[in-house]
Amino acid sequence: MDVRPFDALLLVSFGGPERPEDVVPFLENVTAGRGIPRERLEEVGQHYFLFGGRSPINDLNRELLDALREDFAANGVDLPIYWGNRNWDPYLRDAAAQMAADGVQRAACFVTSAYSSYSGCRQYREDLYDATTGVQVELSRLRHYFNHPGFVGPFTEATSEALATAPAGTHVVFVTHSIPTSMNEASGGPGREAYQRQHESVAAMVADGAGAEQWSLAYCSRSGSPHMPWLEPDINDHLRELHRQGTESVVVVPIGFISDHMEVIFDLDTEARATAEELGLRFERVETPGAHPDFVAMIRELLGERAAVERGEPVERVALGDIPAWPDLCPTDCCLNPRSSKPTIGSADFAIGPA
Ligand SMILES: CC1=C(CCC(=O)O)c2cc3nc(cc4[nH]c(cc5[nH]c(cc1n2)c(C)c5CCC(=O)O)c(CCC(=O)O)c4C)C(CCC(=O)O)=C3C
Ligand SMILES: [Fe+2]
Repeated sequence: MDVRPFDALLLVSFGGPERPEDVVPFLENVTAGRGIPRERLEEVGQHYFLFGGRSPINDLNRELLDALREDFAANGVDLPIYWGNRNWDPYLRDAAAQMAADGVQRAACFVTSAYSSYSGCRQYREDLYDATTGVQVELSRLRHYFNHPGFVGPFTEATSEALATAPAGTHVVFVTHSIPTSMNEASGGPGREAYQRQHESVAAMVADGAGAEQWSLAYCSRSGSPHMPWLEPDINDHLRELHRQGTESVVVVPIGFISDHMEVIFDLDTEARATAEELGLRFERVETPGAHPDFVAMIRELLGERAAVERGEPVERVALGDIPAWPDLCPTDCCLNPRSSKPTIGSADFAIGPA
């Protein structure tokens, strides 16, 4: 596979604490200037302490890096892979400095967030701009992949498997991270609500592919001030409502997340499972893509696709469902956040489809 003009791949992620002493400084990094109430931070700190002060996210990224290096080797892609996080060591700015020191000139960036939102799109593009100030390396963010078969496929496969052994009448609950409704409004551009639309599209595709008879979309991990509206229903309220309507069994599909990090192991496997047990609901959570070979191959394919675009060659962009493949560059007004007016990488002056 021809990867020119890229001479590196950068894995871009959120980061997480690895020791109890890391938890508070990590939370301070995440919430700097974000207006999260103190009580919420103390509560989230407890989630991390429950797991020994160690988030699974960095180890999951190490597994993904190993799988990517194997996949590249098996497919004759000779490209170094770097890793940098927004909120914890290894930090993005250190990765950028290391690339520059190693003589890397153009790196393609794969972000571990599949959908459009300030948190998953623009904030990473701000971080990538920031990481290269004073550093001689050009960064290109690979497109959002929520509708790529390498992302939708593993969820469909895992949901089919779960439904094969689940009792008749099982309800499939798709789950993603809640965000403020104002952040959803701004996703993809003012009024476009790309975050919610993308999730509805993925949920419908997975439900259809797995033969789910009853399904819905719910949200987890609500934060912020209780006065600010966030996307609903919350998974726990939703399980209560489903139970009230007579549902006896649920299969939970965390389509908002690429791997089993803290939101999945605490908010779903611990908290939502406890709610289900209290109600007497059968509860099964299906796996996230993690280091699934199709997901890993997708990263290589996105890299090859973008490299061809940069060389000026025609490409065929794979995308499933009713939303076209997301463009390589985001519109200038994509995923704006009124609290931030930082410069970003990866945007151009155009609009995406009708709002
Ligand atoms: C859309 C979205 C994703 C999915 C896309 C993606 O994967 O990127 C995501 C992922 C993650 N979020 C994570 C952790 C946290 N997120 C927080 C806070 C927030 N997340 C938000 C949104 C998202 N977050 C928002 C709108 C806030 C409020 C503050 C703000 O407006 O920015 C807080 C502060 C405490 C709290 O407020 O809950 C923490 C600790 C971890 C690491 C997990 C681990 O350690 O294993 C991961 C992967
Ligand atoms: Fe988050």
